[in-house]
Amino acid sequence: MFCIKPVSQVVNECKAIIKQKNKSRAVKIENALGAVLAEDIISIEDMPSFARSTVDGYAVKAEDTFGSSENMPSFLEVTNEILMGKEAKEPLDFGKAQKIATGGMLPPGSDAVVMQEYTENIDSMLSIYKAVSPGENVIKAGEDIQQEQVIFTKGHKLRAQDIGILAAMGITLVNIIESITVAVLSTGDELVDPNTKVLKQGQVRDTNGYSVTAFLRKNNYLADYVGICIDDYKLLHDRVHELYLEYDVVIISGGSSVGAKDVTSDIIQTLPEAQLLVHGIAIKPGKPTIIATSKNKLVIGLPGHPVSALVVMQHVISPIIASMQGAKPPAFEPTIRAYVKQNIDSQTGRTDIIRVRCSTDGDKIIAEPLLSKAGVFSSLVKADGYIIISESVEGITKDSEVNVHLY
Ligand SMILES: Nc1nc2c(c(=O)[nH]1)N[C@H]1C(S)=C(S)[C@@H](COP(=O)(O)OP(=O)(O)OC[C@H]3O[C@@H](n4cnc5c(N)ncnc54)[C@H](O)[C@@H]3O)O[C@H]1N2
Ligand code: MOO
Repeated sequence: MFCIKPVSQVVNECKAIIKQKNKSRAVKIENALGAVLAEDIISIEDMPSFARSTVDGYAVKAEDTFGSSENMPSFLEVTNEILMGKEAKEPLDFGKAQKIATGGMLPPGSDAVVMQEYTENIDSMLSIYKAVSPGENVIKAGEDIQQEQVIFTKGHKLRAQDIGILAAMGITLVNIIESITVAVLSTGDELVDPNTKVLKQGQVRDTNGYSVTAFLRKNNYLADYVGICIDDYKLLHDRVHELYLEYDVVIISGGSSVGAKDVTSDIIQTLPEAQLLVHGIAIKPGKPTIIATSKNKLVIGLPGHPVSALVVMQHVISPIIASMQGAKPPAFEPTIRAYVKQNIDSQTGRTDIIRVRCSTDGDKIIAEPLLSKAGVFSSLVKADGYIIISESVEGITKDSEVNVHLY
């Protein structure tokens, strides 16, 4: 029988109990997208390592340009052209300018660059029609990153721009925490392979095996869909014990409720040192969820309804696996503000996840609730995102402004 716990309590208790994966390995940065760093990354040099121009134009001493205007230009002599990729060795004297391209190195003595558009260069005589201030159109050495600066800390999940800055810093190998491996097993006598062209009455094609595996892969876990097992105690017991040996996390979809054939909970409890952490969460949809540990492994019994399975994955299981992976929790969830199109009922003491479809009305975003049963999968497919109605709130009234979490 269920012993219902609030979502936040479940997530916090599980995070506290489940041990982080501590195996790390070095990978090339081109293979590190989405990986979680096992080390702090500290810069070994300034970036840029020399002062650079941010525009095409002329390197000058700013004070030589003071007071310049269309009507009263300053006149400087162009003495040199700085070549890209070469050191600017020739110092800049008062009254002089050196031609420079975007990204070129500023010569010693120069502190600003005048954009080419505000100049005219005839026979080495440069007319300047706009004054620049010191530092204008220049990135100073170390302005982007300074030597010894901590760029990322352990637990950071690498994004595309992070891979780029590592390359810019000359850091081409990083230590990452090995990815969590997950097996996704579907259970149910009614389930058949999606390749089944014609369904017999009572049969349904396995949906969760595919959607849950895809969700995990999108989050950079090494997830394998391992097929369907019928609701037979012995067969399911043996399969779960096999998968337990091979994977960090075993997800069993279906059989988490209280029906006579819902044996998932009993089987999970036969695993070595099994500890049942949760059977029943105050969330709709997704109440009959099971979370257990067995030694350092995590074993999940997901509710069978396809919407419930994915909602629970996203809202409950994902933060727990992320913590197991050693990833730092995000400081905030990216959301958009929207106005709800109609009243939504909910019950206090329970978190409700309401799928919504978004549209615009002028500069307002309107969130239309897709209120359907958990068995209606298309509600999730039509949804752009979801609203969370927390345990302490009793419903949302039409036209209220809410946060929508986007899929
Ligand atoms: N007496 C009670 N009955 C139920 C309760 C309850 O509290 N008391 N909770 C209901 C809720 S809520 C849910 S959710 C389901 C969860 O049940 P199970 O986890 O045991 O799942 P099944 O019974 O195996 O399946 C439910 C439903 O989903 C379909 N299903 C299952 N797996 C898949 C799959 N991989 N792909 C596609 N569809 C799947 C299955 O055919 C059933 O229609 O329990 C309620 N009952
Ligand atoms: O988890 Mo059940 O999905 O509330 O329908």
